[in-house]
Amino acid sequence: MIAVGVLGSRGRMGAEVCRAVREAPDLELVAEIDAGDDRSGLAKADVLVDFTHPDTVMDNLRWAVENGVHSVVGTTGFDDDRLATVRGWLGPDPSVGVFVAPNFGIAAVLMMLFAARAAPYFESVEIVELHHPGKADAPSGTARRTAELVSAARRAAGQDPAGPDATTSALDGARGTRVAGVPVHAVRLGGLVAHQEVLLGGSGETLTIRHDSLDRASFMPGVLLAVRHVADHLGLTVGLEALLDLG
Ligand SMILES: NC(=O)C1=CN([C@@H]2O[C@H](COP(=O)(O)OP(=O)(O)OC[C@H]3O[C@@H](n4cnc5c(N)ncnc54)[C@H](OP(=O)(O)O)[C@@H]3O)[C@@H](O)[C@H]2O)C=CC1
Ligand SMILES: O=C(O)C1=N[C@H](C(=O)O)C[C@H](O)C1
Repeated sequence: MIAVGVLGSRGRMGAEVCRAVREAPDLELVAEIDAGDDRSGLAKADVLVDFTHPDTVMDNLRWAVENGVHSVVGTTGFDDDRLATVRGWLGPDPSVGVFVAPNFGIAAVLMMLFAARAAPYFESVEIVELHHPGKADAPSGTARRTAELVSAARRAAGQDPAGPDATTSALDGARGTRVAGVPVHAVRLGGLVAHQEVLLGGSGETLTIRHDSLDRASFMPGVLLAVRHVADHLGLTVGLEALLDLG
């Protein structure tokens, strides 16, 4: 049995993770911790799962590394600086695993990989992410990661990350923001869960790669996969693709 502690346990994702862990025959839910709760139960966990808030996740992760508890992190906000900080905590010979994934949905991972694969074949690329209005951060972690992958693929092919844009007059925000040079736009709309379109355009044709998470259950197989394997991956691992055999 793997003993699991969930941080953010009363949140949208944390509650779903608690349910999935309870239903898994090889996992035991030993701690359900939300903001303000007593954290002593966390010491019983082999693996801590964090779906909290970008402002608090680093403190949680530091505690886990210092206390020898493996971590599976879905909370967003991980830029290169944060990842470097985590690597520093882990040191050169890590004894725990830290697994960070901007998106635990299998279809979302495929969408990101397909987008990066397609990106060098088009003149232009822009990303539109669409989420429920309760989301704390923008753009989404998924959009940021997609933009980084797309940008790297285009640069490796000798292209600009975005493509041409003659706009010289615009209201603030009208052209979105840029992540690694790629334009990214964020929509917040009641009724949505988590969605993203990668728009690619060339001469006389476009390609749209769209992913929809219609239910938070979509993230659970990926979360449980990471919980089961994080102890086999000491040090920092980023992205669910590291645990999938995608050929
Ligand atoms: N990687 C992935 O596949 C996915 C990632 N996410 C990410 O997960 C994060 C959480 O999303 P979501 O569940 O929708 O957010 P919610 O706001 O619904 O849940 C977060 C919960 O964490 C609690 N919390 C805040 N700080 C702490 C802390 N230090 N210790 C314990 N609990 C804490 C919050 O309490 P309070 O409200 O009182 O502050 C809240 O109950 C976001 O960053 C989101 O982007 C979401 C979906 C999928
Ligand atoms: O906050 C959410 O809901 C989600 N957050 C992650 C992100 O920011 O990419 C993953 C998914 O999009 C749902």
